[in-house]
Amino acid sequence: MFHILIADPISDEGLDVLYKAKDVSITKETDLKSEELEKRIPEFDALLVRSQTKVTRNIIERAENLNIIGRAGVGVDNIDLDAATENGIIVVNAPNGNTNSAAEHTMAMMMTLSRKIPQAHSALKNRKWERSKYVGVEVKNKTLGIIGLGRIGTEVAYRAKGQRMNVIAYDPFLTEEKADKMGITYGEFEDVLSEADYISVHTPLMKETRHMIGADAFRQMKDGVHIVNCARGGIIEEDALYDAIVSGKVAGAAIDVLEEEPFQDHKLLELPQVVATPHLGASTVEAQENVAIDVCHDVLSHLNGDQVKNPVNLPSVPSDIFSQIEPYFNLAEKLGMFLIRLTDDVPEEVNIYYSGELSDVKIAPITRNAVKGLLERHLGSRVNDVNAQYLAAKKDITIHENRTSTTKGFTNLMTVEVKTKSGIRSVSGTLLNGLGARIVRVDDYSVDVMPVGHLVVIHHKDRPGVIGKMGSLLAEQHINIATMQVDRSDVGGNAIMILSIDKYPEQSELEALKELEEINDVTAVDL
Ligand SMILES: NC(=O)c1ccc[n+]([C@@H]2O[C@H](COP(=O)([O-])OP(=O)(O)OC[C@H]3O[C@@H](n4cnc5c(N)ncnc54)[C@H](O)[C@@H]3O)[C@@H](O)[C@H]2O)c1
Ligand SMILES: O=C(O)CC[C@@H](O)C(=O)O
Repeated sequence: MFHILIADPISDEGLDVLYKAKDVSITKETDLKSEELEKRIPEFDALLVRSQTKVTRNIIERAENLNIIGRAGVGVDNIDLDAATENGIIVVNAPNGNTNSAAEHTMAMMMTLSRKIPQAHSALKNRKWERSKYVGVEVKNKTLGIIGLGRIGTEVAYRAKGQRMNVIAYDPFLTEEKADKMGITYGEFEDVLSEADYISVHTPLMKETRHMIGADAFRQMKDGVHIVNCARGGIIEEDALYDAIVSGKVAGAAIDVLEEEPFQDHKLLELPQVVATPHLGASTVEAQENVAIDVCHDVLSHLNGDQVKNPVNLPSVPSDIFSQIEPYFNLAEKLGMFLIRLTDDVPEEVNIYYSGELSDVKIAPITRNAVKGLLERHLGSRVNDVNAQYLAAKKDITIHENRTSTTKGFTNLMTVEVKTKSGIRSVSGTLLNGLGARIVRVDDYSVDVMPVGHLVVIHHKDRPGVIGKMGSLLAEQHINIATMQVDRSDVGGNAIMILSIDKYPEQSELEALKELEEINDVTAVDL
């Protein structure tokens, strides 16, 4: 049974996806204070929020059973992503469902700002007929400067063109060619500031964008510029905006978001030139249904062990590529688990070699599984593909991926190699068409071992009778051998034996095997 906490109001259409699912229990607590959430969070496998609940490091670190945080919306600035990644918790969002609503809200705010509709409306409601006081300006032929031309910025650009505005945009990913195709002007940040009559920000709130519009940016703007922020509070520095409005530099501002929310009492709200809404950009029936449905599907997929569509702290893999590489995930993890059992010292460097068919597929997700396998021995089950790479880096283990053409006769071959202070150890595996995964090489020995169940890896001297002695000893301990693989370096030299047995051996049973004089070492590996 999976326990899911809904901590913010989320559309019932989305929640229906969860209500209809098997083995899911849903708790709706949309008024929890931060301290209460900290106390309750250990009960839950999944947490669903919108923008209101702040998912802090404290909450995440107490969330011992949490697998996934779902954000019904785009911005994830209310979730401590680093803490989630470090703790192996995947964060998913719903980036597409509210684009249209946010773009429409931006246009509504721009128009309302230009025509002073809220101010005139309030006056009239107070029975004041003040026609001369509320003279506006047209947007036609004015220049709209867009900062952040992503999903919403792009939709705003098209709508502004529909209003016959000129559009200039700055986005690190925007090229002149793309701007030409859209019929807008490509600009640097400073060009947008100096050329626009209206400036609308549409970036995420991140370290790099926090306060990107401050006193210096206002100085570069035209006198009488209009400002719109329907993205995130904090992109615009609020004190600087206040001063720019009071000084007359900025004619007016339309604000859907502020740095501290919920906001009721803010000095910007006292200014008659400011029109504001309480973070309503995504508040339409359609957007809320869309984001809730999207995020609930992803939460359910993840809990059921399937791929999610909109991961935030894990690169997303298109489904056709995913189906091509997914069969290798298990092989990669098993190779990592196998190899680390043979390695007593801490790995300092890991090299993963991909050959044959594997040399031209997307390998990063396969690597994550190999690293997960390598770390599980020491870090336990909390290692997963979300935090494997982070945890490796934290332990100063460097990971290198290599594509090679050496297939050694296999159509696909993957080798995991670790360097430790006592040397290099490696293991190779392949997926055999129709037969599944095989370990085909351990260091310099060739073998053919299914990476499942209880294995015993024995390094021994190549002498007559060793196999017999080993068999008799195991028989005395009532341990049945299912399969056996043997290889040697040269006649009478070193050799390896990998047994697959029917139960995990006791330490004393392994010690008994080590007593044989031909045996160099014995390692049990449970896969
Ligand atoms: N008011 C609301 O209710 C509401 C609703 C939806 C989204 N939002 C917010 O709107 C914003 C945009 O959402 P989106 O879905 O379009 O996101 P998006 O990721 O599609 O677009 C963001 C764009 O900003 C660009 N960008 C990043 N750093 C930049 C920088 N320093 N300068 C210029 N551009 C930069 C990115 O390249 C990207 O193209 C986000 O902050 C989101 O949280 C608000
Ligand atoms: O939850 C909301 O309504 C706000 C959503 C919006 O800010 C977003 O980033 O998607």
